[in-house]
Amino acid sequence: MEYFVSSLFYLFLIIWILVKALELFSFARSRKLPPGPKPLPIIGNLLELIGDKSHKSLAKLSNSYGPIMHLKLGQITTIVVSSAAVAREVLQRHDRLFSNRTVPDAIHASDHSEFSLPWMPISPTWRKLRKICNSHLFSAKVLDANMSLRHKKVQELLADVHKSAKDGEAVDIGKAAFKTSLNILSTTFFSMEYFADHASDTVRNFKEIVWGMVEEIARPNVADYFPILRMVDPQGIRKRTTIHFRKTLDLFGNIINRRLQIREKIGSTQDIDMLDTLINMTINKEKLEDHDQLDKTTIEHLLLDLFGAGTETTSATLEWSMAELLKAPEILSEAQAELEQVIGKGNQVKESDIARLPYLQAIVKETLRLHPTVPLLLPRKAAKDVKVFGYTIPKGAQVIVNVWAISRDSTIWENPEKFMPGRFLDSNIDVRGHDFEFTPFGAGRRLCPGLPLAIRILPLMLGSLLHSFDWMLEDGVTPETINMEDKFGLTLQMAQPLRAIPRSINT
Ligand code: HEM
Repeated sequence: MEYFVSSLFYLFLIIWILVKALELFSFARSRKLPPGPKPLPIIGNLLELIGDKSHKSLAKLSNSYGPIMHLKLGQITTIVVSSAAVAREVLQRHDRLFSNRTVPDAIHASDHSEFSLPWMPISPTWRKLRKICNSHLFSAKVLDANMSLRHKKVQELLADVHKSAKDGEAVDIGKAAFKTSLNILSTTFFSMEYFADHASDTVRNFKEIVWGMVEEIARPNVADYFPILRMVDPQGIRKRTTIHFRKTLDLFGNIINRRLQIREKIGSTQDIDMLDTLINMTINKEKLEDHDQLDKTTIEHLLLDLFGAGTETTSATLEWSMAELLKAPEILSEAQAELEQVIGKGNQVKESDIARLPYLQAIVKETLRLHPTVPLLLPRKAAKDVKVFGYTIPKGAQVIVNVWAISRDSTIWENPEKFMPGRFLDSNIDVRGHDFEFTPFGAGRRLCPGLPLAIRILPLMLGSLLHSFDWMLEDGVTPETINMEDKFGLTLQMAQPLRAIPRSINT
């Protein structure tokens, strides 16, 4: 009897082990990871990403491993998406499950990750900040109301360029565009000339701070791939980012304090500009619903994010547009002809004209296709195991969408490497995140909230520069020899700044 019981016990044990093994086997089978290059011990596939061309290295790898690819970056499981069809699955069908971010260690500097709209997880605070962006900062109504401020700033840009034209000097296009983007944001938010001409040191300082921040956040950080090293910050990246964040937060803190003093002195609580709107959400707390309340620290961090996200992206896109146009004089002439016909010689380009300038809009789109300034979007994170095209994206994996590769996919785009704005003239493809072959502003819940502002500023600035000036290259540079190399940090920049000589036409 004893023998029978123990045999039965062992029989059950063996069956149980077999069942479990079978379960594990079928789990492993059903949990098939996407293909990818073989990882090296410890570092995994990190070597594939070294350098400032990771968008290109990833695109090349995806030619071998397919549009959904699995990499091991140190300890971080990473899934790279490189086709419109897979992007649709991630950014639309399963958007909710991929809406959180993997957060670079640098973002934890100055507790920024707790307050930061781009990096915080989907949460009531994120919803509140998005609602503020959509309803109070970037709605059509608000943008229409402060349109004249942007026109004024673009006129200042033109005045600067006229001066260069008079002196026969070349303009550093990226720098000029950065200054204008910064001025546009600052007058829209603060309705003051904080970064105006006389304060060019402030512009330079701010640009240095923004570049410093972007550079540190984008710098490959060993602590991002081996999270245990976050404790020691081995490359000092978090430490340096703290300095950049602190300077920027102090700058915005001072602007807010000054505004509070002025408001108290004159007894005003009106919404004159966006800063007033934000401040009113802090001081009228008791009158507001919970989801409309803000505090000063949150405003400082929000401004840091909006100025960080809104300046470099816009100016880099404008610089790429000008480079492509200088490379293709016939396209430049066609754009000028459209401007002359619609705006008229000597008249100023206005935001309200943009709808009547389809070729100019097509140039901006084509620039964003060939040179998406955020080529890998911001990294997403899987909330749980998600099946996509038969593969499992495991819970916690980092998900990168290679928009740069998708918008050069030869199965979608004819002559994908060629700058051909005309391709957008007979097409309904738009940048608003519905067409997954072209998502330079992302898509889904995390779609760029600054999009409505960006698509006003870009054609306004570009149209104004083309309508008022002819452009020539500096001695020794020809359209064929313009250096179109890019470098990628968080944003895609021209490796060598573009310089061009203006000649006034509409005087
Ligand atoms: C050419 C101009 C711009 C481009 C190409 C661009 C592109 C992007 C992209 C690709 C994302 C990430 C989307 C995703 O993860 O799916 C993003 C996010 C963001 N952008 Fe922009 N952007 C531009 C201008 C602006 C401007 C002008 C602002 C504000 C002043 C802005 C504010 C933001 C913010 C706050 C986020 C984070 C949103 C979130 O995570 O919820 N951007 N942008």
